[in-house]
Amino acid sequence: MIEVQNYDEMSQKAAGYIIDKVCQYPNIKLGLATGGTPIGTYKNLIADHQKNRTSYRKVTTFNLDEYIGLSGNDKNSYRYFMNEQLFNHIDIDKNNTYVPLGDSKDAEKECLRYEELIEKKGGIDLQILGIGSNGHIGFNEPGTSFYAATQVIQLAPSTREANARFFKHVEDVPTKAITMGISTIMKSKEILLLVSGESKKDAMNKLFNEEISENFPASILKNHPCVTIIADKAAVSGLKLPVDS
Ligand SMILES: N[C@@H]1[C@@H](O)[C@H](O)[C@@H](COP(=O)(O)O)O[C@@H]1O
Repeated sequence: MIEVQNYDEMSQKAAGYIIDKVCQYPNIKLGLATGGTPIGTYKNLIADHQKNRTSYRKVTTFNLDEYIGLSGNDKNSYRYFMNEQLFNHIDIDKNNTYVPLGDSKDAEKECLRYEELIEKKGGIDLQILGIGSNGHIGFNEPGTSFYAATQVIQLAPSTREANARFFKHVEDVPTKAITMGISTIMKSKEILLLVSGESKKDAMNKLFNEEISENFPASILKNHPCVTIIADKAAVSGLKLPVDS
């Protein structure tokens, strides 16, 4: 785990990590996340790109999740978020950026299509992850099977409340989403987990000090061979961390 001072330092470190990979492997397939956590990272990627450094022309991206019922033009959709926060500002080919289609007629079919697409493209090389305060990764809420592939998920009330800040009213937050499953996430060759803020402290404590359990989805990451965590002081200070963390 890399412990940093604050959100800004986490964002710089995470961007540096991603940039190194993109420079080394220009055809890299990145798994991307939404939420407040990666916004600063994406800002740093854009700033670096604008200095004519990193090119994303050959990069492919897969986003973790999307709200069911929202089209990509909806300001609250994750497709819109990604366009605004990253894709519109770098030289990536948008045809190579994939987000589950939240407005597809048949969400179950869309899950199968998305899972197959990731496989067909050869899988994800580096997956960026945030963590929900209840331990969710992607939108895999507590209780989700560790064997699940991309699936439709009912959002927990606490997740809808946490994400209400992006909507006008909490009632506007969709009740369902499509998310890469835990098994999809675990198949990525490498994972970069970003954690910032005191609201994530409890989750970090559980991650480090509790057994692997489907009641705390992020705990499965302990079984992944290549995970890097970048966490700020607010998220981890005062926690008892295992010596080899
Ligand atoms: N689906 C997203 C997750 O991918 C994200 O990691 C998490 C944390 O969000 P934040 O970074 O805003 O704390 O919740 C959201 O619901």
